[in-house]
Amino acid sequence: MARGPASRLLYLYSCKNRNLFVVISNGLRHLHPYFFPSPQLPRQSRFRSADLAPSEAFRYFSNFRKHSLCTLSENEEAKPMSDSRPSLQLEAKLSQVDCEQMISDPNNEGSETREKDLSFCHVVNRDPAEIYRELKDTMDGEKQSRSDWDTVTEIFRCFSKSSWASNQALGIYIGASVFPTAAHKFCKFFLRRLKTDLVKYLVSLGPGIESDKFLFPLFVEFCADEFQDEIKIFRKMVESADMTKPDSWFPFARAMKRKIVYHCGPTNSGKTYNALQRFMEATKGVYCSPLRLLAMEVFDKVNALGVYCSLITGQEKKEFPFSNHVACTVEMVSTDELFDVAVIDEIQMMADPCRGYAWTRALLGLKADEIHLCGDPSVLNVVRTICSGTGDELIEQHYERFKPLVVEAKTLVGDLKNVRSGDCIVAFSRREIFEVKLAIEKHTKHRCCIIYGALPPETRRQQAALFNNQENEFDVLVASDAVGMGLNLNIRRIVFYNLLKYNGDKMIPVSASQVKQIAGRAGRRGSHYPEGLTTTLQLEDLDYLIECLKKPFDDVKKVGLFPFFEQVELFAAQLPDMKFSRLLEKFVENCRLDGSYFLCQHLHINKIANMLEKIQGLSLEDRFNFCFAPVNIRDPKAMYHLLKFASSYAQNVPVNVAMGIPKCSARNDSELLDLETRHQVLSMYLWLSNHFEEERFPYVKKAETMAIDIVKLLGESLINACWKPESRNAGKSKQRDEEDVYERPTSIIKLRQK
Ligand SMILES: Nc1ncnc2c1ncn2[C@@H]1O[C@H](COP(=O)(O)OP(=O)(O)OP(=O)(O)O)[C@@H](O)[C@H]1O
Ligand SMILES: [Mg+2]
Repeated sequence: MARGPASRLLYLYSCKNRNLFVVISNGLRHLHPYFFPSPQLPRQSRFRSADLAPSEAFRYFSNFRKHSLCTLSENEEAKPMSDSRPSLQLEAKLSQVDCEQMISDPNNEGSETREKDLSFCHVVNRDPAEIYRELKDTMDGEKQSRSDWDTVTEIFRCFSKSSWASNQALGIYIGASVFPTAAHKFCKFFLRRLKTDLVKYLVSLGPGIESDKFLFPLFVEFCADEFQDEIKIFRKMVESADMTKPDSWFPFARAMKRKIVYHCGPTNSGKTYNALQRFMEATKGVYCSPLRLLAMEVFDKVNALGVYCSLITGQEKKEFPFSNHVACTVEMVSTDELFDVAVIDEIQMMADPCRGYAWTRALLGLKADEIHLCGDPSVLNVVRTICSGTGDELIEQHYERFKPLVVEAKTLVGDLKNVRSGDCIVAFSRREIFEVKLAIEKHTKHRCCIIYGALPPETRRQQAALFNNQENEFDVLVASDAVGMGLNLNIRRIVFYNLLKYNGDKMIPVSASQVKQIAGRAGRRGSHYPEGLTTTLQLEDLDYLIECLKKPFDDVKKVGLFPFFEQVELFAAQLPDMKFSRLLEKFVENCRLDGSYFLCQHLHINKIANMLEKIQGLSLEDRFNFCFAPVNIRDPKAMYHLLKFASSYAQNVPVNVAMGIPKCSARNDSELLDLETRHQVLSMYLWLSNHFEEERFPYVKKAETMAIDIVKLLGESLINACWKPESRNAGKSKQRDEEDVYERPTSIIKLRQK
């Protein structure tokens, strides 16, 4: 192969059964290894995915160096090889070019440098393993001039701070925490045994990446000698945090020939309806819901149609006698049972930063002949990739909205008096929801129902039923984004009170996909208003609304994963003395993922793990399970109850609810907040009773009765609510501060208050 000026000298071979190369290049006048991943690997797994250490690479190099050079031009693409040996084809290619000739290539270098090259030629071409052995056998270093000594020490200072070297070191299982020590010892080792030719060569390169690349193979040899134990430990740790190839976690599902049907389309296009038809026809079926609420809806609907169906959520198990069908929340679906038909609703939630792993697990692990996925097109490409990996057959069914959604251009011109019957006003904080309800009921003849995420699903359903019923005065709904999924509502028009949302840190615009999902709730087929309308309260928000509705769906590249307990347990075995909360952080630092996956956020889990750290007597599995309990981590009262539950559990005493119930409905907002918290605590108790041995939670019946009573009180409270809202954290939290800062000066509420 002819070499042009831009050609590089490369050694190629594949890593053991991996889609990776190690490329050794001396195009830069010295030899250095680096990993060259195939394009589908994620950036962060570049170095970690290599299972061939540079030291091994150099051993290959030594074996092949006499006859195994080949050249690739800059733009020639390297192709992955699956064989663990250098391919025959490659070996044939590798026989043509001579090393010396390449180094002294006149096209590559100017004549001045060429002279320098020649003086250090023997260093450049030496096997690093050989150099290292020689250094190791040296007792005393050769004397160097002051300036050379200074330059070399500076070179080593740079090497020990080099992020490139630290990254590459991960490839030989020298972790980031060991690298500084290893680099420091390597420096001491080298400086005690200085060889003039090596020093001269290093000085000619100067401090920086060129020297780092020359030194790195020597460092590899040094570490292989001096840090064997550390390498072994880190290697085991990295291997036990391996989350690549998640499809291989479900061998039974892999052995099946599954048919996946993707019902793909916007909201209100009949996706779930069609999937449920197949579910009901099946002999044995499972429906996986994103919310308890939706699981309850399907449970009621399917049973009403004469198909016996059970309900399983984190909090409740309603076994319907002789039923072969089950409606469950996606987290609760069994990957052990066999089904004819499974439905996974809102499949785009695979990309949800917190809960995405539950959808991924369901898709990869469900043992069903036919799996129906319902969702928007955002994860279609990822699902295609996953199915081609698992070998499942994928059928795509595309849907259009039954009736187009119409944007009302005139908006409510900033005045809630323009609200009409059948409107749903969407606001993104609890405080605004109550403000809007208060203003509408004070200044118009309409009465408002309320729906937001912190309300129990039963209360949300009650409020939805109240709003849907045409026979009463409750003809306006005020809701948070919780309205975007699950409920069948008679909404004529969605009015966005604003299009900003607090993200836990600051106010940010609501995402286009969320705007679409919420706006799409207007005009459901079969409702009183089959034609949907949407608009904003403020004229200035209208452009953003239109922009969001016009935007095509995102093309999601990655979906969520989270380790099972067994994986965390395996990892914990490598770090036996580490606290659980720290262990999770370590797992996250060291886990490897394939290109189509990300690790779901674990802030919630960390916070609970930290809180439970001081409780003695909990096993690793107990801690892991407690961390998934449904608790609002920003609510100190709810967190306190979780701590109490865990303490009783650890002390082996029956876990008690230890909570009373108010006698009457809430008379102000803090009493309403209190009811919400009490219900969340009961819900947590029920969840724990389903996830631990039942006999340890003997007050399930009591908790259920109390939860029903609270739902009743909440329902009454919401109907009568006519107070100014308060914050759950009484004005102390950051969120509260942010919400206080945020004002809508043109809103009817503020104007009238003035
Ligand atoms: N073929 C049909 N016959 C009768 N009703 C239908 C039919 N298809 C859909 N519907 C009704 O239309 C409404 C919307 O359908 P569906 O819930 O399946 O939409 P979707 O695409 O899943 O929407 P979303 O994304 O909001 O979940 C439902 O009330 C459903 O019962
Ligand atoms: Mg649906």
